[in-house]
Amino acid sequence: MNWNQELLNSAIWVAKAYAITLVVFVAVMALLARATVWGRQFWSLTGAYFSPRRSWRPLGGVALMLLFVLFTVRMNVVFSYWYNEFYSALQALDQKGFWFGMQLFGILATIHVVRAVLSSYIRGAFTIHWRQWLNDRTVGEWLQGQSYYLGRFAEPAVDNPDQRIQQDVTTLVTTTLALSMGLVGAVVSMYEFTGILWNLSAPMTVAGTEIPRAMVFLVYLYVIGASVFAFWIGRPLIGLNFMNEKLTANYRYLLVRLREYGESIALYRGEAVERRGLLASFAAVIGNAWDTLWRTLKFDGYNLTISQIAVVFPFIIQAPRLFAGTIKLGDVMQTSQAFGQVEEALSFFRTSYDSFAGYRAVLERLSGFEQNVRASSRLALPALAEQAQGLTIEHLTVRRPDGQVLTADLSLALPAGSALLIRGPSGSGKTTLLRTLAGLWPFSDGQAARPQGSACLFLSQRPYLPIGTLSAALAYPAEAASLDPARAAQILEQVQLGHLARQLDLAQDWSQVLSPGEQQRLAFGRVLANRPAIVFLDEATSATDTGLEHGLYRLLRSGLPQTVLVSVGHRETLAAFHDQALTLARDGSWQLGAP
Ligand SMILES: Nc1ncnc2c1ncn2[C@@H]1O[C@H](COP(=O)(O)OP(=O)(O)OP(=O)(O)O)[C@@H](O)[C@H]1O
Repeated sequence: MNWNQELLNSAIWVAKAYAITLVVFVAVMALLARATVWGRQFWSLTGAYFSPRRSWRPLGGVALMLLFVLFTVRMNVVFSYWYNEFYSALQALDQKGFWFGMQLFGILATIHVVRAVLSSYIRGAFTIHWRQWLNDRTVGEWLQGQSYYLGRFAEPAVDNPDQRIQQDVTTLVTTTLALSMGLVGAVVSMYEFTGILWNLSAPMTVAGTEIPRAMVFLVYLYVIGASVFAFWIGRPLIGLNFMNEKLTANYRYLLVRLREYGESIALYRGEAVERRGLLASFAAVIGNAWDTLWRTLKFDGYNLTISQIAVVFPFIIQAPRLFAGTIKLGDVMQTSQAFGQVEEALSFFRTSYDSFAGYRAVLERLSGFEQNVRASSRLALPALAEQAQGLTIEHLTVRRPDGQVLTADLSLALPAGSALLIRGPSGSGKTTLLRTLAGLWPFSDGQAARPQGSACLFLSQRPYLPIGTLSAALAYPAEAASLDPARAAQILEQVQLGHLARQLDLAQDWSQVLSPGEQQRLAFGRVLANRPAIVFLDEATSATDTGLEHGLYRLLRSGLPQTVLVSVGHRETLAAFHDQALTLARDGSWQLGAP
């Protein structure tokens, strides 16, 4: 090798290989995106990220990474020649050659280190940007159209959406890069080192027939044969990987629930039941882990055997020629290196089978999630028109998911400032009627009109308190900054939570700190802070005593005289704060009258 010319030669090689790689890469990606199920899933999930109309940077990033892949292959080729000359110098006891080799190695190693660091940076930065985009999109879609809630009614059903967002998005990005760039590297490397091997190999006589360039054919035959068998052994890993993700997520969810409902479980002394549930869930994880272990042992054991045989293979073939003096030690070493590179490149398909199996499982899960989000946005929800004040309901029929009618053909109109009490036996559909009016119940038809957005507020029996400051919990769903601290303190005073006024800026999980009655009072404070035009209260005072309930309702009536109140409740004492009562019966009939 002419080392003086090598920089120029390498630059020309990289330029040529780059042009070919770009064309082939784009063509293969386009083909995969059309012809394979997983390619289509990938494209549907993240194709938009690569649209040049959005930004040229992702495509630029891919182009740069491909350039570095080729740069890496070229470095390996140059190193293989360096080894050849270096070992030949050693064999010839050539001191000058040895020291020249050392200097050359210093230059090559420096370039190699700079290339490796730059390449890691480019790959890492690309991963972060892509992950950020995919996460923003997935979270955005999940929140938009309230899929995070409505998803439970849509098909296909998805388990553990949190895991899909948090884990699968990252895996999708990293594995796509590892597999695609690995594939390009493997193919180019295979091509280059096959050429080197071709020049180093001699004919061989097998069973009386002379095979020219035998080593090249043998390495291909060997690895392709090995790969076919490896696919066969590794196939069950796809299903096992899929199950592993699902089962571990289920187990984690049970642990989270234990923490979340810690108090209730502790009061019930439900440890034994919880333990049984946890152990059963974990046993499923472990069962799958054993299956995976046995399968992986077979798969890895096989792969390792194949690679170990490949270590000695080139030496055995070239040794007779070395001893006969037809080739030098450097040639043997380069043969071994080139053989190793071809074997590694070909084996990419075999060893990546495991990653590819996991990759398909991730694509399967993320596209199931995407389909669920899309299906939930297509659910037939009741038509909710906007009107600035009051509530109008026309021919509204609410059903259970199994089709049983809960409320049949309901029509009513509430002007601004009026108050309706909804009552009826348990299970008659009171909460479901409120869900329907919130636009969250897909098993209904008819029309309703009410104030929308922040002008409408729903209070449930167990108010949701976000993790953060008390003032954020009070202002919710508005931003904490929108609530003046003096006003916040005044509201707390009004809802009998004056003792918490000094903790307004204290951030913690308030749902674990406040009693259910205090949480309900805080939710009433929310109504005062947000001043909605209509408020739906679903047993929102169930944890307070009747005196407090009286005070809270009076506060709403006097503080927000124009606000429409729609309450669900069982207590007789509630009647005094409402002008009308809607009584639901179990058979779907209803009655509107005096409270
Ligand atoms: N997500 C759901 N899937 C299936 N059935 C449901 C669902 N939500 C509610 N139901 C059923 O709809 C019926 C009405 O439930 P709903 O919670 O509206 O009753 P309710 O009148 O508010 O009862 P309570 O007074 O006990 O709170 C019940 O039979 C309930 O089991």
